Amino acid sequence: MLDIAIDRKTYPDRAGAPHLALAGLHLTAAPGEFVCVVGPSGCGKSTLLNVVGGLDRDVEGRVRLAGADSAHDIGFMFQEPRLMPWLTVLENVLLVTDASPAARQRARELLVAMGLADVLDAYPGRLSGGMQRRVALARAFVIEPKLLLMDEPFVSLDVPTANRLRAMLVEQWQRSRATVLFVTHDLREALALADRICFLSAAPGRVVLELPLTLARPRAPDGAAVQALHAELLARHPELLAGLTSDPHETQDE
Ligand SMILES: Nc1ncnc2c1ncn2[C@@H]1O[C@H](COP(=O)(O)OP(=O)(O)OP(=O)(O)O)[C@@H](O)[C@H]1O
Repeated sequence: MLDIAIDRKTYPDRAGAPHLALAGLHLTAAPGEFVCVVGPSGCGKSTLLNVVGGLDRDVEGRVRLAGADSAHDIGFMFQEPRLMPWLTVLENVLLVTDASPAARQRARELLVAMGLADVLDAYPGRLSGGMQRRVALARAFVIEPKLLLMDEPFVSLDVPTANRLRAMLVEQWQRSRATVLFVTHDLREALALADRICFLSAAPGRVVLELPLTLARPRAPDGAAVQALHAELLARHPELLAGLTSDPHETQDE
């Protein structure tokens, strides 16, 4: 369903010379598959999502998304929740919809499912960091995306808050059956979420290893099954883990 082949993606460096961010990157995802992209800082993960999402078209290569008619089929969630401070929680979610009665209904249902029923009319400034991410998660799903692009969406949250958000994400993903491309440099997070992990090399990024996962869900990043797999991977592929953060650097309180 999703077929990515990026031959070259460059940025101009300070002197204006091309700086290679991605090269020879091939990646596919089946409909409804949850794919995590893991790689060291600066290997091109955000660049990849920007290219796949059509936010950056200055690239040599192609991205095919079968069955998607428009940008409305692609949902995004970034490191920052990116909520409009002058809009209420409900209005922030409706912003990406046609605001039809059906969309309003869906937005409310998603926000209720995320435990936000009491703050539908509140402004984001009143909400904790974890609650703001839940609004962003509802906004990502409200358009019923065929493809969901997630760029370290749970970074800098405390561990229980991040785990709760991951569980909400998996629940919504299982309902929607969207294809997910989830970027992280936290291997335990990837092991807890993915159907398949694609490891990128250091810059310029390309896929150097694909790891299908068959662990039953739900999986906790600090659960025994994930820990065992993490240890096994560490032993088998120490080179891949150089530069990766395996402990979540989670600081913000719910
Ligand atoms: N707008 C830009 N202009 C110039 N260089 C850029 C730009 N955006 C990214 N780069 C460079 O491209 C490379 C890939 O960056 P990118 O942000 O995609 O990596 P990343 O894997 O997402 O990093 P991180 O994990 O630290 O967020 C890096 O060398 C970065 O410095």
